[in-house]
Amino acid sequence: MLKETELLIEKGEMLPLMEEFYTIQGEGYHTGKAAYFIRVGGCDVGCHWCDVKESWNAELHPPTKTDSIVEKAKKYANTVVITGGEPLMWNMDYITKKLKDSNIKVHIETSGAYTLSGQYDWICLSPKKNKLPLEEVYQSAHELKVIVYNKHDFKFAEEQAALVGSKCELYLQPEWSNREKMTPLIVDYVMEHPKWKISLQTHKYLNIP
Ligand SMILES: C[S@@+](CC[C@H](N)C(=O)[O-])C[C@H]1O[C@@H](n2cnc3c(N)ncnc32)[C@H](O)[C@@H]1O
Ligand SMILES: Nc1nc2[nH]cc(C(=O)O)c2c(=O)[nH]1
Ligand code: SF4
Ligand SMILES: [Mg+2]
Repeated sequence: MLKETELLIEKGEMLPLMEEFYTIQGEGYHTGKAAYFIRVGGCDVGCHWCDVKESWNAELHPPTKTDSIVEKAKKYANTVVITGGEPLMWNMDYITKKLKDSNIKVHIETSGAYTLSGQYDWICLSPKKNKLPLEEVYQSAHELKVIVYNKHDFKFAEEQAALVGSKCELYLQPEWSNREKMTPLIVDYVMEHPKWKISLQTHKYLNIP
């Protein structure tokens, strides 16, 4: 990669863009809200059930000028969701400042495994056992969304809930390929432990991106 590109990526003025799309937030607290998604490539967390493994190798996703990403986003929606890949592998200061300057609400989907750059109206933390979140992300999360693949994940969810702030919204989301088995267990769990809510990947039921 050119030294110049490398420097721009370091400053967040370029990002390895995988895709961008206008859709409806399918998951968690903001389910149902129209939003423009910016999916940044690169992730080394390695969840075996990840539904976007094509994002993992950052080199497959072209470094793209952040200004042009922001200009496009502005045309679509007043809410942008930054996701990936793991967006916090990159410097998010520049893109989030540009979006905020345009009065756009900025949300992020993150595993929390990297230092928290950028400024956000909403942080959705989805912790992963293989690479746990950093303390600063637990403290800043507005929403904790634990993916439930097996029964042990309920225990993991409680351990993670003990680490976030008292106002953080708590969600259990079935892992998609195991949803028929785990969704009924999540339903029972939420009724027994009503501090939790269930989050479904509603965009997949709706057949939208
Ligand atoms: C693809 S990840 C990208 C952002 C970040 N790397 C993360 O994991 O939070 C976006 C969201 O999808 C969730 N997710 C990924 N694969 C899933 C699956 N197979 N079933 C349910 N949720 C999944 C993640 O836990 C996360 O909340
Ligand atoms: N509609 C829709 N909602 C989403 N919420 C989180 C997503 C993600 O992949 O980060 C996602 C996604 O990929 N599509
Ligand atoms: S952290 Fe997110 S993008 Fe990375 S493997 Fe896990 S679910 Fe996929
Ligand atoms: Mg998704």
